[in-house]
Amino acid sequence: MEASPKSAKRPPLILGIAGGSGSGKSTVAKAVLEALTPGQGILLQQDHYYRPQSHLPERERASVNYDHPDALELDLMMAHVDALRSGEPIVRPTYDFATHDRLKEGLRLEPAPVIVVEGILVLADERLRSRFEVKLYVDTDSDIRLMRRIRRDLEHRGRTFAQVRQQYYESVRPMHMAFVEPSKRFADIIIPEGGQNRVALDFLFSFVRQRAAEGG
Ligand SMILES: Nc1ncnc2c1ncn2[C@@H]1O[C@H](COP(=O)(O)OP(=O)(O)O)[C@@H](O)[C@H]1O
Ligand SMILES: Nc1ccn([C@@H]2O[C@H](COP(=O)(O)O)[C@@H](O)[C@H]2O)c(=O)n1
Repeated sequence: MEASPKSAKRPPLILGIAGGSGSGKSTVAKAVLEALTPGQGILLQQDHYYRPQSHLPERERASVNYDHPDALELDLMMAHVDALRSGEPIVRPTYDFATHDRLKEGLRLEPAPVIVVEGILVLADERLRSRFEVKLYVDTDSDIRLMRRIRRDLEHRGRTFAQVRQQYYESVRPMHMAFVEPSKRFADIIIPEGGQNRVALDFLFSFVRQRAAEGG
């Protein structure tokens, strides 16, 4: 018997979250998942799709431009979004920022009614953004983002201050201006101040909870 339209399950909701480095994208993405019950949502982070740099000596890996779309394996990321959308599990690569390389073991992710895709460049590529039903941009001033980035890179990504400064001038800032900031115009919703924006987050939570309850 054919399912009635009321009982038909919707395809997963695919939510793209972009914004500059340190803007609060991961914080917003994790808050969305925490607003759901376990199993209702999964997070796909662009950061894990950086191309492995094992062919380069360690000291050369630091000078790769990681803020240009070519640094990412976007085709694999899109294939994974498509697989999850079709209800298939994936094995997501796992990236190590300290070595600029992928770990041997990936992570198996099961499909879910809500798929959150987060990263600096997820709205910059037309093929990827066309897969999102809802597109968000977390908009945070560059001085705040830079302060956060310095702290994070020193504390969690094994960098020195000199490395953070050089990378910021040579690639992070110019690529932000060339690719990330212009992608804001593709957003359906712009969230100022990300994780502290209670009003925006509460709207977002009620929307995703509704969709999760409907199956996607
Ligand atoms: N609204 C906020 N206020 C203060 N700190 C924040 C806020 N949002 C994020 N942070 C902190 O800033 C850092 C970067 O946030 P994160 O969400 O990882 O940014 P992104 O994923 O955009 O690089 C983290 O240490 C996070 O805890
Ligand atoms: N080996 C790498 C790969 C990427 N980066 C930087 O990560 C930033 C994106 O991550 P966010 O969590 O900040 O959104 C991006 O700006 C790259 O410069 C890196 O430093 N090393």
